[in-house]
Formats: sequence, structure tokens, C-alpha cells
Amino acid sequence: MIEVRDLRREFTLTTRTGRFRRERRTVRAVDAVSFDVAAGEAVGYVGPNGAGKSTTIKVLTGILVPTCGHVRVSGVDPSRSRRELARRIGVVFGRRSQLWWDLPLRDSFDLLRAIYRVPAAAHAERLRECAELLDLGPFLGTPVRRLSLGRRMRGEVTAALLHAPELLVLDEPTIGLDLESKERLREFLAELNTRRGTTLLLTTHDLDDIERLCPRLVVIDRGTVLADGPLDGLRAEVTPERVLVVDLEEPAADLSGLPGVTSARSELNGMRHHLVFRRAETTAAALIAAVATRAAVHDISVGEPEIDDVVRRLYARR
Ligand SMILES: Nc1ncnc2c1ncn2[C@@H]1O[C@H](COP(=O)(O)OP(=O)(O)OP(=O)(O)O)[C@@H](O)[C@H]1O
Repeated sequence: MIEVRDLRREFTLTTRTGRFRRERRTVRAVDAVSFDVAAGEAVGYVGPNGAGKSTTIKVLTGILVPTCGHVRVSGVDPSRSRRELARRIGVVFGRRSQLWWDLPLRDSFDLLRAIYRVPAAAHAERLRECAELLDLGPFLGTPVRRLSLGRRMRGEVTAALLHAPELLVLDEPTIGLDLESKERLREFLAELNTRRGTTLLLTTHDLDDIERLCPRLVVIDRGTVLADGPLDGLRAEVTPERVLVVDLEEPAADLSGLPGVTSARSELNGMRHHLVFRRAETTAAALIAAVATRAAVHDISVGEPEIDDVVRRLYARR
């Protein structure tokens, strides 16, 4: 669905250095970026501010022409076949609107139908479905400028989906939304991906979006790809240890020396034990079984590093 090979995009900046002197400087926003996204995947494209996320998205959606490299989205070269691409993909920019500010939502949707030449019956059916799932029905007659941000974003997503695209590209779709609106949007997008098979590529600073929506992460920093893989795989790569917390029925003085355990400590007078173990050497299940031979276990939990921690560690590798 998406094919990116050795993508580079540069910007030339001109700064005044004297009354008649100007200096030209080249900024490489994206450099040697390569990744693929298969049909049906949901991929999070993350990185710190200025990493090159939006530049990549703009190249993928045909807004920017690459300086060099090979890019194919939905079978077409985005910068050469922008119109064709627009018929195949949907795009949502969280910080920009594709709706007509003074028109009621419904009129914006009608205009988009005319632009994309969607048959009336198919349009009506998709609008009914999106309006129902995103609870937009009561607001279809409201001018866009009077909608809350959460409702407007739901309108933006509906607008991007009315022509039934096979790929939806979202740049910061949950930025500025309250928790409830974020959750509602995530739920809708997750369903769109799993039920409809719509491919998703999204950039976000909100790692809960990734946790909820994207089994795979592409991490970019300073224009190059730092890591690409399943979230769980990246977790294991950057944090080779996990923690098993065991609550016992009776206090036990010491649970150290179990195979694969690198450190152990206890609290609550020996009722709770924290066992740090290396995932490469043992599994949580094997460790629980080993603990059970020494003491009666009341409850257990296995700590995974938070996704924020995983991404921070990936950035810190530089
Ligand atoms: N039009 C432009 N002219 C000059 N430099 C630009 C332009 N657009 C982006 N850049 C530079 O390219 C780099 C990457 O920017 P980009 O907006 O792609 O990053 P980002 O990862 O989307 O950041 P953020 O999360 O802050 O939106 C930055 O150094 C930025 O200043």
C-alpha cells in the first residue's frame, strides 16, 4: 500500500546576514527514509518535534515533491498523480481543516461528494454509517465554525472516508481533543482498521493512540528511521528486563536465586516480592511456577515498560 525507498526531502532556507548579503542553507528534513506498509496494517509514525513526520506525510500525500527517492502510495507516484491519489486515499490533518468553515457539515460533505464524484446512494450510505458511529447525526446542520473541536475532528474523519479510501493517513488526529473525544475517535479508527480492513498510517505525539491503534511503530528522529517493528518487539529490544510482582499467602523471607532473576526485593514484611528477570533467559510463566514451589502465591502481575519509556529509550540511543 505504501512503499518508501531512500526518501530525502530538503528545504532551502535563505537568511539575511547583512544589508545586501543573504546566506542559503539546506535543511534535510527527511533523509534516506525507507519503509513499507502492507494493505490492512495500522502503523504509527512517531518521533520528537522536528523529526520529519509531517514532511514524510506531505510527501506521501503528494503535497511535497521529494528531493530524491522512490515513493508509491496505493500504486501511484503521489507528487505526479495527486488527483488519482486523492480518489484512493483519505487524509486527515489534525491541525488543518478540509471542511468549509461557514457551511453546515452536511453541505461540506455534499461538496466533497461532487469533488470525488461519489454516487449519491453510496455517499448517503457511508454518511449514515459514519454519522451513526461517530454520533454526528445531530450536528449535520451546524456550521463547522460552531462545532467543538472533538465534533469537528469527527467531521474531518467522516469527510476523509466518504469516498471509501483503502488507506487513511492521519497527521496528529487527536491533538487538542479531550479524553472522551480521543477515545471515541480511537475506537472508531480501530474498528475501521479491523472490520473494514482500511489501512492506517498515523503520526502522533499521544502514545496512547499508538497503544490503542497501531501494532507496529516506525520511529523517526532527525530525518532518519531509528526503529521499525512491532511494539512488543521494540519493547523487548530496548528493555530486556521485566518485573514480576508476587503477593504471597504467607510471608517469605527471600525469593532470590530463582533462574533468570537478576534482582529481588521484598516489601510488606515479606508478603510482596518484586523479581526482576531477563526475558531472554526465562518467561513469566516459568518464574511463577518456580515461585510456587517455594511459597503459596496469592496474586501476581507482570510489569511491562510504558510505551513512553520505550520510545524515550529509542530516542536516547542516538
Ligand atoms: N517548509 C519548510 N521550510 C523549511 N524547513 C522546514 C519546512 N518544513 C519543515 N522544515 C524543517 O524540517 C524538519 C522536519 O520538520 P517536520 O515538520 O517534518 O517535523 P515533525 O516531525 O512533523 O515535527 P512536529 O512534531 O513538531 O510537527 C524541521 O527541522 C523543520 O524545521
